[in-house]
Amino acid sequence: MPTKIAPSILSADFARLADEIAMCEAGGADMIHVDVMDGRFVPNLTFGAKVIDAVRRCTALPIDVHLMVVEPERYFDDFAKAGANVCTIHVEVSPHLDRQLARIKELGMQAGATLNPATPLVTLEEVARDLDLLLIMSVNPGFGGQRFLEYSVDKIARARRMLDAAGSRALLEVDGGITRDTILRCRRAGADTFVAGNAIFAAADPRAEIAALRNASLETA
Ligand SMILES: O=C(CO)[C@H](O)[C@H](O)COP(=O)(O)O
Repeated sequence: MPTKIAPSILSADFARLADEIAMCEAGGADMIHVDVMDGRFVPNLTFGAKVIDAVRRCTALPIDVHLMVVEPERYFDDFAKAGANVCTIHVEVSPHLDRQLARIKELGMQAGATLNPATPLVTLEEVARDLDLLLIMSVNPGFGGQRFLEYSVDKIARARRMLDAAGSRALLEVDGGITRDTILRCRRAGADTFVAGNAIFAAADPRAEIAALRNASLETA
């Protein structure tokens, strides 16, 4: 699976969102990552369906929505209508995970599941074969620009084995603290899709940074 780079607009300049997304597209981004936060599951507030709709009108790239909200099922219809392509929910707030993933697919979106860093992978074992995307959080969710939690590398390797054992073709995505330094370790552990906010939007040349991240993921030792 080739490396996919998903810039997280959490770190973009919201006053210039259309330009920032055009820059990501021109830089070769594979999808646009949108972090939806409710101030309850995580201590921060961000976007709702109206912003997803605005992003949809700016780009033809897939929109990868990461829901950091309690009762995520309340928003599935709105995000599907707004044009989200992937909808990822947290197991910690999804007691009926099987039903919730099925509903995301029913609405025409790809179904993703994710875990906080301290939540064990075993919580996803039963649904691994049904996932379109498994997201490993490598920071505690809520804010961009945090330091990569090194123990995530081993969790990625175990997630890779779990997906392979289930015969799943899900993308294995990593989110949090992805830089030119950390991306290679994650790729070697078996991840293929990388969310990056700060590394891209705080770079001197954000457009070039997308290619730099991709190249860094491919370097051999
Ligand atoms: O989900 C997130 C925060 O909860 C962000 O997508 C993530 O933190 C990306 O930001 P950065 O690359 O700056 O760490």
